Amino acid sequence: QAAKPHVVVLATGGTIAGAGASAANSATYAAAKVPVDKLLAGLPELSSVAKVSGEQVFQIASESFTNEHLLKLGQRVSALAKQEDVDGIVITHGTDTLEETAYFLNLVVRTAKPIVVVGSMRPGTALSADGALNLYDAVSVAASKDAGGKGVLVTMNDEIQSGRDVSKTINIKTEAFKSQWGPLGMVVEGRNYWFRAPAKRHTTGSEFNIDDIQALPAVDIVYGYGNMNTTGIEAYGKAGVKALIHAGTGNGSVAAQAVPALQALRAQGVQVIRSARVPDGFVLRNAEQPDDKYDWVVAHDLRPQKARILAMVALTRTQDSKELQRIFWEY
Ligand SMILES: NC(=O)CC[C@H](N)C(=O)O
Repeated sequence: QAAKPHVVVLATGGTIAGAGASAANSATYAAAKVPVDKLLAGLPELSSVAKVSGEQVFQIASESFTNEHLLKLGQRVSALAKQEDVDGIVITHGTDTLEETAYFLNLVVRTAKPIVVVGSMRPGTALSADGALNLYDAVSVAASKDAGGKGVLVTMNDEIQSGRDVSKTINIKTEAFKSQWGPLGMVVEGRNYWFRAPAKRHTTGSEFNIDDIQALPAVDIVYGYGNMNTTGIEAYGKAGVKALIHAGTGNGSVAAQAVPALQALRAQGVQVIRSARVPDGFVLRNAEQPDDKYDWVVAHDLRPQKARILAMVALTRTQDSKELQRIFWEY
């Protein structure tokens, strides 16, 4: 019998490592408590799909992820992916910013080996906990040759999602991770079933490489709403932000009173990136605002938090707004 693929599980915390006081606590519990060895020991079924080893990288709730965490995790994933004795990598992660980390890795880790990010909506101590099955699914995907070259993936709720496209869409319920473009496949009883592949550039097709990135520039987000003011825009400008993501209303629309403040920022050299607070759809260039005239960039279909990730990565290579827009179309 052939040796099973070797999958490394990098643990970072979150609810998948959470523990509550009672089995009835599905929402009230402490995240990032259970160490990776205990998580893996509690799931002996993993040995039927892969040889699994665990590494505790962080033990945090994912809302506290910083750029330093992203870089450290990315560097570790990249190093492991280069090891001949590693076939796939799973990252356990809190669900709140899981989509940001997955997209970051998708952009900067140059490997065709499967990388799967996974979390859970309920702690392992809860009735109908979802972490064990999600982790089993993640390892089965990371161990599968078919999962290679599809970019960084996310397995939650029986589905295999593209790390680029997926977002957390509800803060209770286990069917939390969705993409407007649909999942790539499904996992049933450890078997992977594929139906589509990502169209955007990623991993081996990316022009970015974590091995060349030492630091990420400051990119922040302002939110659009009725009675919008310019306090946040001006404060970020003063703080020396390199790009500002505007999470606009509707099709990335910008309040009339906010336009001059954003133009002033652009005149200072700050990139202005129009995204939308609406969960689905995409922002069209020169619709709602004259992007060509203002030299602004549109975020295409990326949610504001994902636009922030791409802007940071892109700005490590270019300060040119045309190049930045090309990157937003391609990734
Ligand atoms: N379901 C979760 O993982 C949320 C727990 C926590 N807020 C985190 O993101 O890590």
